[in-house]
Amino acid sequence: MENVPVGKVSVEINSRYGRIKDKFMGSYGKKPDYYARASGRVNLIGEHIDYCGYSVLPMAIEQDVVIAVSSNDSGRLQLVNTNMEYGMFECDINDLSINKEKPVWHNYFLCGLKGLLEHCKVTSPKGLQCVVDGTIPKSAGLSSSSALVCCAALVTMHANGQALSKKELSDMCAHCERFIGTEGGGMDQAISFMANKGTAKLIEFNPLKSTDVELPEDVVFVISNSCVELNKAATSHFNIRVVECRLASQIIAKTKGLKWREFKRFADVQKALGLTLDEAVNVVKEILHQEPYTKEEVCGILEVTADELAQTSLSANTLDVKTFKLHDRATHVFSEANRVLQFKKTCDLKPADASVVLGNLMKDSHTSCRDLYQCSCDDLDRLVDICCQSGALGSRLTGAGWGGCAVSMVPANQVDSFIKSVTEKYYGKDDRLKEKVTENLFATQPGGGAAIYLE
Ligand SMILES: Nc1ncnc2c1ncn2[C@@H]1O[C@H](COP(=O)(O)OP(=O)(O)OP(=O)(O)O)[C@@H](O)[C@H]1O
Ligand SMILES: CC(=O)N[C@@H]1[C@@H](O)[C@@H](O)[C@@H](CO)O[C@@H]1O
Repeated sequence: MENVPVGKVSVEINSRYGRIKDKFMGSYGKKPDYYARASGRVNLIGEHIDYCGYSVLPMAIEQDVVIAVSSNDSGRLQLVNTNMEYGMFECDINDLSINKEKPVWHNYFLCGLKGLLEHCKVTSPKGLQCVVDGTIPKSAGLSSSSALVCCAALVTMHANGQALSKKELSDMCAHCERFIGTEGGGMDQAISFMANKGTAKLIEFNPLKSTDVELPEDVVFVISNSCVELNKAATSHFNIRVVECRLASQIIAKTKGLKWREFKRFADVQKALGLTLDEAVNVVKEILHQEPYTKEEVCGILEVTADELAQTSLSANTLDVKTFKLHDRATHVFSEANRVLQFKKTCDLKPADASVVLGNLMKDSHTSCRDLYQCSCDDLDRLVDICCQSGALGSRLTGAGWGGCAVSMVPANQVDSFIKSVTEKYYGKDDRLKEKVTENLFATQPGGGAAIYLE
């Protein structure tokens, strides 16, 4: 099994690492021992289906989190961020408390730190002095939080002389990010560790597996940020969707005579019933009604009290939710899982019209996210429309949604005109956005995964 690579970095040549080193020396009065990096990602297709057990198709991006580190025997954790928005933090490394109510940035570091220490049963952890530097826009669907969690786990692993494989780190980080409350799948952590420069990946779960996906050569993927931010851990939007999927799985399982308490994910129910994804969409039509379900109705179907439902199916921040939309969420998940398989097949078979087919799959994915999963927002929908009008073959929201970025597939020879048009039509119309086009609208290539660097 492959481990995270350890390479060399020259702070004279790489000016960003040079600046991080300067900040480290200014903060702690010495040089860092090493640097760790973990990348953000853009998901090309397969939204909100990883936590239902289905495969997704992301690629890592160049933007990342880099942490400069020095370890010691002080028993303290000290964190400094190069971005003044994120304040300094210090605590006893043997007494870590993660605040779910108010997800201040250092809590994401603590998720990775605590996850690694528990996983490796480290009883006397090394003290850490760190400088954190991130270039992934936050709450924009490009996985800034997971990059920080993964990087913190990597820092802790290296400092404590542990050696986990990329796969083990991915699984571990997918679980430890849940300390902060969001019940995500494992896409972000898997691609952050398993990415290889130059290729997108099909990520499959249970067991975790990544397969290279060769994208058409005549297209470029362009990311555009709607600049609407939503923090997943600070709101219940994300977990409500996770819970709706769980409840729909359990109701389908119960109606079909399965032991419903043993099921939490659509993929497991589909497998137990021996259905294709198309058949699963028909089962949804047969069993679930389109109107929202009240909590009382769900309890009645599953024959449980509200307290029991809280135990079997809800998360801490969804206990007070009164209605659940099950039909549309389930239809989205099964059809989106199908689109991922079609996307991968098209990349493999390379038909003459491959990029048109892929573009249409991306458009259908956005429509489903917008209308069935309801995880978009007006500005993001407007941006996706502008991208399609500006020459994209396909465009869709990427990441958790409710704001953040769109990813567009653009013919390689039209990237300049695409960027000009989106600049005018989306960013140019808003004085707040005009100045920030370069950091919010950019072409991207599949980037590499997490690494440790020594000088
Ligand atoms: N450079 C950074 N330094 C410190 N904390 C950061 C940094 N980048 C992101 N974060 C933390 O991650 C939070 C954003 O997490 P959130 O889950 O909302 O978005 P995301 O991971 O970028 O999006 P998505 O999961 O949709 O891809 C920020 O509010 C901040 O607390
Ligand atoms: C860390 C986390 O919760 N990540 C989730 C990811 O797992 C996936 O569900 C995505 C939507 O497709 O939304 C977030 O990025």
